Amino acid sequence: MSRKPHIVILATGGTIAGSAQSETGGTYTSAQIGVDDLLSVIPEIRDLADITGEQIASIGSQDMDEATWLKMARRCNELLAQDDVDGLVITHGTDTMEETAYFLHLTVHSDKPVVLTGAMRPANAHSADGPMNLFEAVATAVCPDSKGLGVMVVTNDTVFGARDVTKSCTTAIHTFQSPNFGPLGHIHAQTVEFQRKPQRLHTTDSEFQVDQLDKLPRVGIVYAHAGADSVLAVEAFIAAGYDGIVHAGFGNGNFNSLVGDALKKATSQGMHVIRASRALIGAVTEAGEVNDSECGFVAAGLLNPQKARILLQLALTATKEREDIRRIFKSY
Ligand SMILES: NC(=O)C[C@H](N)C(=O)O
Repeated sequence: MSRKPHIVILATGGTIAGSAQSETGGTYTSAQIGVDDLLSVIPEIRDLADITGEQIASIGSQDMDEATWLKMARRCNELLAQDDVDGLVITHGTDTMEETAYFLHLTVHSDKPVVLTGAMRPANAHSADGPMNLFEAVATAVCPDSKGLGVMVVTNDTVFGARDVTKSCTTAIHTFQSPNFGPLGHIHAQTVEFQRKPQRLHTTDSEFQVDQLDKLPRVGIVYAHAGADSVLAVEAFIAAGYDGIVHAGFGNGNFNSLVGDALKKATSQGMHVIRASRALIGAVTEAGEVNDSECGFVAAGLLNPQKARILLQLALTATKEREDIRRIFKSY
């Protein structure tokens, strides 16, 4: 490529664009600063790439919703189809960054890099982490080795795959971790070095098309705890006409008998139930204490409950067959 790479930054808000009353901490408000101001503090970013910015939303990511995901997927696909766009960087709040990343991982159909980044400290804090994270996100987006790896999250000198990454700490700048597999790569002095590639299907191999959709199937999450009486929550989802439930179960996707009976009732009424786990590490496997085929459930594997929810929503845009949903959970 003789010209500099062209990276489009899609800004959505978050703490990276947040502003605090005090530069040393305390209360702050997300999404106060526009994309041009974010870029203005890191002029060196323009040595890496030609940058254009678009403000796609201005929210704390706790307010991220499906309408915005669908809008983002459409805009990403439009931009990446252009010959003069080489990759995208999305600035995003950290609370739901892993969910947006996984949603785009399955709905953006391009092998050009898409990198999400954010920050744990507001833009005007001392030692704000946002500017370096944004710089390194662009460095990752222009790195030739990033092509074909699906959607990535870059923070704290580290590159994570969308499927594996999770926000693990409430406040620390090293909050993003991939507890099962570790990062895809690291960044040092603008150089990105990858150690591994995502194996499961994504982006160009994904069967999910959302460009024509204005909403997604309704899937709720029910969280297990000792002595759970989550029957009420399951019944509420059934009564509200939800399409599916992800159960964030104990250990290997277990539930007590009360909740198990309610979940079986849900599948008998045509709802889809995914068995995920509230545990941080390891897969929910089919051969455990629950007989999935007898109960009509599908095991989430290594997806955490919030990502299993997204995969079920997308699966239900393509099929209502349990065996097909099972195949999808083994492939994506
Ligand atoms: N660190 C952050 O970005 C948290 C913020 N609540 C957000 O997700 O927008």
